[in-house]
Amino acid sequence: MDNGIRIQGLTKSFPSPRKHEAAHRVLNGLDLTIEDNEFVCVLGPSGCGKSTLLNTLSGLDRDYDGEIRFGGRPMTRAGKPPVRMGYLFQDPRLLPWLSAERNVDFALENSDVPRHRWADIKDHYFQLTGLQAFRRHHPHELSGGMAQRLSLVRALAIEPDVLFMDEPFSGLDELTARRLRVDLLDIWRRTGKTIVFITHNSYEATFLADRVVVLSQGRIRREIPVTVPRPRDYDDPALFAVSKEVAATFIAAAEEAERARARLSEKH
Ligand SMILES: Nc1ncnc2c1ncn2[C@@H]1O[C@H](COP(=O)(O)OP(=O)(O)OP(=O)(O)O)[C@@H](O)[C@H]1O
Repeated sequence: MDNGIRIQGLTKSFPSPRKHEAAHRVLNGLDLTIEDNEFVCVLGPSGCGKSTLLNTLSGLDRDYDGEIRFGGRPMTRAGKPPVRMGYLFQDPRLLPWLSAERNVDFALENSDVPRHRWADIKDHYFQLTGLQAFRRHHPHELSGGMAQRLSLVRALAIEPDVLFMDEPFSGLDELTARRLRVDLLDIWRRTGKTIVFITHNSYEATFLADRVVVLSQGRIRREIPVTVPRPRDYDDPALFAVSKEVAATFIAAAEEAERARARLSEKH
């Protein structure tokens, strides 16, 4: 099945808290195509609409203008999204009163994965993420990296076609984050999912992505393909050159956003 994503004219506004003020337009007619099995990182200054984009793509927020299609199948205003989706957030969002394994069961209970497959799926992902020995542990007994691995197991267990990740490694130390990036790339290579990954980190983006999309004020400022072959090395000058380009685009976007904010505050 084709699980590519086509976004056309995506526009999202939030009403202003002040009565007579115009709504705040966060996504501004955004067009983006993400291929089936592509790994795309989205980067952009704070407030440029990254999480809003992810919320609309994932169906958490369906109050927008424009069109989102998954392999040609449209996201509708209500009902189930056209593909199975997995999410990973900055904090692991585990249920503290349940063991690691029961946290995964909880996600499976709310999915349409048949029960007879659960044991194999759990074995597979607990093994893959090195958490086999911790299945009976509770979240407070896990390190930050382990807890984030568990939330990855939980996201993958429901066998999503598309994985949405909102700064999932930004709260971790760099060594743990590096290990998890390698784990994630390994899982991506084996399972062929489409991944949309939000980050503030240009090194992380270029290490992971097929393509980096830099957002600015609710639009795409630039798309930068990363053609450096995998496995990639952070010390590779070719990778460093791309991440410098990504960082420069990011900084230009942030400066543009600052100027826009200054113009707005002059008006008021
Ligand atoms: N529920 C909401 N109601 C009103 N405004 C909102 C809401 N959610 C987001 N916004 C506004 O939309 C803009 C974009 O927010 P969003 O969280 O998408 O940015 P972001 O790029 O993910 O930022 P960050 O990198 O800081 O997480 C911000 O100005 C924010 O205040």
